[in-house]
Amino acid sequence: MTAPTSLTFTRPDDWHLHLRDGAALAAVLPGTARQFGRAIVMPNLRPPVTTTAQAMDYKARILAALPAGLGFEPLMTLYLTDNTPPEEIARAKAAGVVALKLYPAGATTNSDAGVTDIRKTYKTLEAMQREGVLLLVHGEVTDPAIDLFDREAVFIDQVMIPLRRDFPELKVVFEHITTKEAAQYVAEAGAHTAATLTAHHLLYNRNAIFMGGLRPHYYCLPVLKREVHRQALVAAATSGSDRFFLGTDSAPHASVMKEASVCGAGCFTALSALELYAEAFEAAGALDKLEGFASLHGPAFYGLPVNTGTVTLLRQPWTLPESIPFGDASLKPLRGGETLAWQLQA
Ligand SMILES: NC(=O)N[C@@H](CC(=O)O)C(=O)O
Ligand SMILES: [Zn+2]
Ligand SMILES: [Zn+2]
Repeated sequence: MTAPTSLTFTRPDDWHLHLRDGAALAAVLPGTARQFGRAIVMPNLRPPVTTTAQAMDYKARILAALPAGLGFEPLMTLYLTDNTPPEEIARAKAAGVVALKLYPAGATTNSDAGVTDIRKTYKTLEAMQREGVLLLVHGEVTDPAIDLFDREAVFIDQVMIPLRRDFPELKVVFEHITTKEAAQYVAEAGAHTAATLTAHHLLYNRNAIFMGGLRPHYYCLPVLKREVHRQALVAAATSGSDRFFLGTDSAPHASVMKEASVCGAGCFTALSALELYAEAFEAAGALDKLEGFASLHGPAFYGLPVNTGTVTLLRQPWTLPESIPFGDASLKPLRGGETLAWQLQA
């Protein structure tokens, strides 16, 4: 079979995205809106988006920052805390909030207000299960005694398994999975558990962080893992299972914050997300599985309609910008300055 020169498929969605706020939001939103019909917008602003009222205000700021002519729908989430009142869930549902996000306190960027002990949230999780509001999890334990590379696998035993047992009907998305343990867990966990996969975790193993010197733009959380894990993630993404779907976790940080003695966690991939996923799927000989992963499985799990319209990727080399303006600062895309094989048709 000859390699295809173009690929047209149902307009996709991004089921895990950081848009930030203010000038940063204005800088990154057009890239995402070009690529995706909708995106699940993460609530880890400073301060975090913990109430329905805050989520609605944030949504209005996103829509106000959207360039004219780009149809894009932000799907809003709330940041779960130890003190999220169960009564907030009905309000959230009525306002169109689709999910709450669990950040174990201290696990990642802007997670200081996160959950200190999941049992403190049980009344709220009960309300979510009842109302059909999803739980999205950053699946890493924060115990400093646990090796950083093991924190996701340990989270499965310490948090996911008890959570699934106690809330069997709650829909849970294990976000940005990075290990063979998580891929296997989700594959076997039944109809109410799904996972998002980033392009960078499908393309790279942890060597990428250390290629000829420390590469801060490849540092994200959960951190890139060994090759055996990357292969398991690719197998899950290309398996055709409808419980694995696209979530870029595009997480912009100004270059000065990345190229610093303490580098913030996050890879910015929004400008070339579909191109990067196509590269990963093609390398696995599975371009035919990209549409399900990018456009069909996510809506099915969230109970939302599939987008109308299509996007087209062309086999047409182009060079990703080295950096783009980001408010007063600049922002470097992952692979900035490099040539990509696929290009989204304008
Ligand atoms: N993925 C990251 O490395 N960073 C994210 C937070 C997150 O998704 O964990 C961010 O907000 O910068
Ligand atoms: Zn996360
Ligand atoms: Zn994220």
